Amino acid sequence: MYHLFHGLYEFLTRKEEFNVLILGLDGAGKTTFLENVKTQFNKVEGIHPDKIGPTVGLNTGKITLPSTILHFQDLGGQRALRGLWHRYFAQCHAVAYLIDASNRDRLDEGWMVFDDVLSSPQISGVPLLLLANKQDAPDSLTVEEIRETYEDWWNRKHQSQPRTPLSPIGGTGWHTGEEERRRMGSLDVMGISALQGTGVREAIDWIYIRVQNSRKRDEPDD
Ligand SMILES: Nc1nc2c(ncn2[C@@H]2O[C@H](COP(=O)(O)OP(=O)(O)OP(=O)(O)O)[C@@H](O)[C@H]2O)c(=O)[nH]1
Ligand SMILES: [Mg+2]
Repeated sequence: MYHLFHGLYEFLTRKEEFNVLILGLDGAGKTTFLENVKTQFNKVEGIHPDKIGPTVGLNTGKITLPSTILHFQDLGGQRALRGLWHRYFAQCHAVAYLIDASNRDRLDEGWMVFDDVLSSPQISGVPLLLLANKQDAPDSLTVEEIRETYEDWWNRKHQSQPRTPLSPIGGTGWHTGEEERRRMGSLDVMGISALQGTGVREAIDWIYIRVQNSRKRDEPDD
């Protein structure tokens, strides 16, 4: 009898688990974001921003939400490390791509890498949230400006080269930008300050809802 009730209890209280990838250029604020998420959602505080250095490899973290556990993988964004990202694509259920909205000099590089992520076939269909980080910085671009700079970059790229080779991230072959065009139209962009924690809860709410919805879509009809 104990086993029966224990099994029922386990079934009723079980939590679904999802993997969330945190991507973006080095210095975009990925680890600061992850540690802030831990501080806001867990009982044990995340690492203080002063103690965070460049990531070589990956950092992980997990938070528990109603009926759901989100596992985060924060991957190092330095150029030499980006070639490893695709190894995590097959198992991910959502992507948060961070852009440093206060660093205009690296926007083009950030969009190039973002474009590579978007055009990866394994990411197709996975909820993807663009986070315009460092909104606390005085010269930071707004969400709307960030969106415009991406569209501007994308138009420039497609005027100069209608067919582009797939990235070191995406694998081999060619793409025409159709997937990017589709995703760009429905792209969600949110402004955050990973340092101050503003907008972080809203970003997690977005991910939580989207992974639940995409899971429901994947379930076979009875
Ligand atoms: N002003 C401001 N600075 C931030 C914010 N988020 C991160 N930073 C700073 O940006 C720098 C880089 O932050 P990290 O979190 O290490 O960046 P990362 O994306 O993990 O970088 P890699 O590990 O090299 O890929 C640090 O000095 C952070 O304090 C933010 O919201 N506002
Ligand atoms: Mg890092």
